Amino acid sequence: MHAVSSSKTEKAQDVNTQVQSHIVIRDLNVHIEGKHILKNINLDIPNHSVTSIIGPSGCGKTTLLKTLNRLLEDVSDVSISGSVLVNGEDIYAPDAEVTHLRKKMGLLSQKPFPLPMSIFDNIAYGPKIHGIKNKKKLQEIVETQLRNVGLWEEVKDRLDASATRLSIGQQQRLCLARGLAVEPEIILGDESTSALDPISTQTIENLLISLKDAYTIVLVTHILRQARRVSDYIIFVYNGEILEFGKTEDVLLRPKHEITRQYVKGFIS
Ligand SMILES: Nc1ncnc2c1ncn2[C@@H]1O[C@H](COP(=O)(O)OP(=O)(O)OP(=O)(O)O)[C@@H](O)[C@H]1O
Repeated sequence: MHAVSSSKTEKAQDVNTQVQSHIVIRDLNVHIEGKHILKNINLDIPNHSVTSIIGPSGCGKTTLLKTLNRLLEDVSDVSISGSVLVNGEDIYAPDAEVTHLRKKMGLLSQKPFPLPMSIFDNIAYGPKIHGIKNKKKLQEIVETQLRNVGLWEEVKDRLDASATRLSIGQQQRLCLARGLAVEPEIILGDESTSALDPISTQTIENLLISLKDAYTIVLVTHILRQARRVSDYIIFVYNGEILEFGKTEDVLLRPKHEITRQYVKGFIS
């Protein structure tokens, strides 16, 4: 796994040569309104696996997730230094193209936000924006992605119906399908099951697990049981720093730090 250091000289190191890093973060610091929110972050996020970001409320989990697709720039009075490399490309380089890099990343937010259009158009929207005009091709994409998220059988007879008429759980699967339709490499999830009932939560969790062979998945979750169920790796953030990063069973069962141990045992929330 990856050792993480807050020192500029001791970079995060990949001690497991079998694991390939998809996202590499170096010396990342984020200030919002003058407050030091993320502190000297060095991380190697592995390819084709699920990595969960956990930690107490307000520690910086969502901020860290947002740095991965440059969503933080929408926040006013923010300063970001350091680098985030996706497949070796620095997404904060002056010539980096935000639309291009966001296409690589599907974001599943806390609540589903289907576009106010039909089920079909929700999925076809992204591919159309990226230049796919052929109707047959669009139909294929819609069917494939709805099948991918287990929605096809439920909606195939009402593709023209408004997406907002689906249940919340179905809407979240639709949003996942919409993200997948632009063929991202990375799926980011920000507490993406928090608005869902237990059955829909389980469906989304199973989907994420099944997708990890094809995608690198990074999730923010405050539910430890969920982190245990879905993650291969866990990042424990505390007060803007990465206190621990490792395989799920190591972080949860054999934490190196006392603070991680207290968090895992439920003494800190
Ligand atoms: N847009 C913003 N403006 C001002 N402060 C912000 C903004 N976004 C985040 N922060 C601050 O950054 C810190 C980290 O916030 P963040 O949302 O990343 O935490 P979190 O670990 O995801 O919390 P939670 O589990 O409660 O969602 C908090 O102190 C928060 O107030």
